Amino acid sequence: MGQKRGRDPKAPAAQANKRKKAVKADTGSDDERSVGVEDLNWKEVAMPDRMEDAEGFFGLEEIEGVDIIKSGGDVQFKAKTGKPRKSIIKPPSEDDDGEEWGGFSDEDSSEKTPVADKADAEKTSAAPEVNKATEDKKSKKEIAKEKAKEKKKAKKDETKPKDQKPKDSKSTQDRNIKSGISFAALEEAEDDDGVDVSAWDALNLSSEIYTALSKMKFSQPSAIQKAAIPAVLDGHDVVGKASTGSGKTLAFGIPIIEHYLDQRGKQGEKEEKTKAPIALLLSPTRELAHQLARHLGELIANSPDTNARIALLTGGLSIQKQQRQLAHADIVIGTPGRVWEILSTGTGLIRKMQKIRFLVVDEADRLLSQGNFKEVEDILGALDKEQAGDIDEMEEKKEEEPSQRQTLVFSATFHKDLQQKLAGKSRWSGGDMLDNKESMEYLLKKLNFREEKPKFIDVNPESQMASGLKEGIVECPAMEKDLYLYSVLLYYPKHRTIVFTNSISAVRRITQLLQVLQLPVFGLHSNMAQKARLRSVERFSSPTADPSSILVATDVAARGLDIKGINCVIHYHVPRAADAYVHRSGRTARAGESGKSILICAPEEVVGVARLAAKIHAKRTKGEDDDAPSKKIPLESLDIDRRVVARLRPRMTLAKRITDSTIAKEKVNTEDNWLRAAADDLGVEYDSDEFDQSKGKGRGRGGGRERRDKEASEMTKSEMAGLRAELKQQLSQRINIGVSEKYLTAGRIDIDALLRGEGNKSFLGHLDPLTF
Ligand SMILES: Nc1ncnc2c1ncn2[C@@H]1O[C@H](COP(=O)(O)OP(=O)(O)OP(=O)(O)O)[C@@H](O)[C@H]1O
Repeated sequence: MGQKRGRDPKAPAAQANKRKKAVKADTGSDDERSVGVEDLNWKEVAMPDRMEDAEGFFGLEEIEGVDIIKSGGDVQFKAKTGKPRKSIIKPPSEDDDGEEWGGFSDEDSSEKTPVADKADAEKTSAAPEVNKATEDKKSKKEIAKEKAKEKKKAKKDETKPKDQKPKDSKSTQDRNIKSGISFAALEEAEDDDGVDVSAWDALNLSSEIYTALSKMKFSQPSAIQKAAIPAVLDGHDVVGKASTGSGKTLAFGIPIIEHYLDQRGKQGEKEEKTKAPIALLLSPTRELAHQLARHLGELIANSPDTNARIALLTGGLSIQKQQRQLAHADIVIGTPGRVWEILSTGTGLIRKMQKIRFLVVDEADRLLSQGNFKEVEDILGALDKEQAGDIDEMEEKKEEEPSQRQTLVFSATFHKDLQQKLAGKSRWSGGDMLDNKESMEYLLKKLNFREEKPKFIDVNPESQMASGLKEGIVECPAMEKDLYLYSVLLYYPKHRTIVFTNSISAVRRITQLLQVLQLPVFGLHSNMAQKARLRSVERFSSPTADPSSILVATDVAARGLDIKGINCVIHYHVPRAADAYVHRSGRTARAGESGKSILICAPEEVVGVARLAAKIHAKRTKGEDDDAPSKKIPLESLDIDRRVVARLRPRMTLAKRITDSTIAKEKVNTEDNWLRAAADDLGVEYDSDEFDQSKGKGRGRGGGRERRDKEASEMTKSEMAGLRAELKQQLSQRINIGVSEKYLTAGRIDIDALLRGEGNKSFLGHLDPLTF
């Protein structure tokens, strides 16, 4: 019989002890000897692709052909009679953790990082010749050591990779496309040529990094990279503030890899057991942690002979696997909850982590302000515990070097929750954002910087918005936002667009509505299972996706998501805080590209929007001698042609009726199932008509909506089919905005162009494009 085990994150140490005990007590012949749970060759259980919420089951493993032996409190395992012992035990190779470096997904090896792939590929090819591989490794380490020594001297004279033909650039690229779980898949397949990276000269980086930058086609550093990299390399604590999509990840990532390269020789001599990670990177969300790992993984994969290993510690994935990753990691990336869960249960892990050279707090304002804060505090407290550790620890510490930890804090914004935490201790600035001084005061209080005064680098103090971003506003009646959203989407065909809403139910409804209108749309919100979330982003960002793809999302997608080729961000709901507007808009116009951010606004929302815009653009709109922000909204007003709105209304009415009915039916079914189950529990008969009648007696708020829902849910199949047929017929025609036979015959329009399908194919006739 096959055996399954769930992974109990809370008892790894106990399991390990049990295992030791079990193995020790064993004295039978080789094939009879029993083994502990950790020695079994567990196989991961594949999850069904369409399982809606499988998070609790990720990491479930099974094994076949074993008998269970219980002895007192201990559980041991033996191969079934007639089977050799080796059929159930883990292969003995020291490298058997190769599968652990799958990194980004527990169950799909195709989702590995470039780092993982690189390491795995090397392991696979080296497996039959372990000794030779070790020798090779040694010689590589020696070479690396020599390189490290000569590096500083030789840097300037080295041939820059601009002239190199990177050997494996194409294959690395291909691997990335295959292995990227989502947005990385958007990378285009490129040719083998690297780019000229001489613009990075002043940063005095190692040749490995230059090669990687060349392969990644990063011809010059961004402003934050130019300013922050030297400061970090010089050993400073750094607080970095730069607009969205400006390359903050590599601003701290490059110095970390530089340090790894520098230390590689020394680390190589150390036993794996005593090896400690060099950096801990904290991120507020799982998606961002995965993205950080991918981004740094890409840098490592493109750096010759660089095998820095990343452990990714996030929720939703196997904790034991992450614990094992951590044992060999050079760089640890994670969300605070899971990082703390692992550190606080593992033996000696905190002591190991105290040796890190870099602590990175990414998206600092969010990380230090939301639900993560307690765990962040715990982690920071544990890292700083070394001065007040127990006596044994203190003895050991005496022989070790003093802490060299640099703290690096990055974000595009510092928002009002930080302000609230400072309440009473600092001047109220009257806005959602903190000014630099207030941010620094807060960070100094919360983080134990090495230096008294960390370097505050704000590369674009005049604006937090990307320079290539255009901001616009569409005013419309509150009840017609759907119609105006649809109009804007049709105005911009072949634009990859994210539509942000303030609620999960709005994401669900708008996604369905746009689907009914036959647009290529995907939804993303936090009630979706992690796997479904990643699938949505993957489909939206895939290079083979429709270029007009739309992602409808809550603010779960507002921060950090780096999806190439997003042309437009639409705020269906006005964001609740200024920082959300900055981060949402920052999903477009990244890395020097251009993009549009459009607010769809009801008249009653305009005042709030004006306030929001004034906060964000305060510095830009202030007059030289004027302290008050300008009243003018720095957003361009976009005029949607009334004819367009009028012609789209019929199809929108049909689409809404279909969507409302579908949603109402789903709701009724869910309610019905719930009531039936409750009636079953109570042992009473459930009569839905009786229940509906008693419900109808109630008066007051919600009654109208309930009645509408009920009516919508009662639409018959044939009525629904009729609506769908009518809509289909309408969608099959272009929206005619003024072409009549008279014009056609009078030669007032270019029939050839029309027949060639030039211009916006949704419309028939001339349409003035929106002003930006
Ligand atoms: N020097 C560079 N040249 C060109 N592209 C770069 C460079 N550095 C980074 N990039 C690219 O720019 C994009 C944005 O980088 P990154 O995600 O680090 O931005 P960010 O500043 O952290 O943004 P956010 O604040 O939204 O998280 C990435 O796709 C990255 O690969």
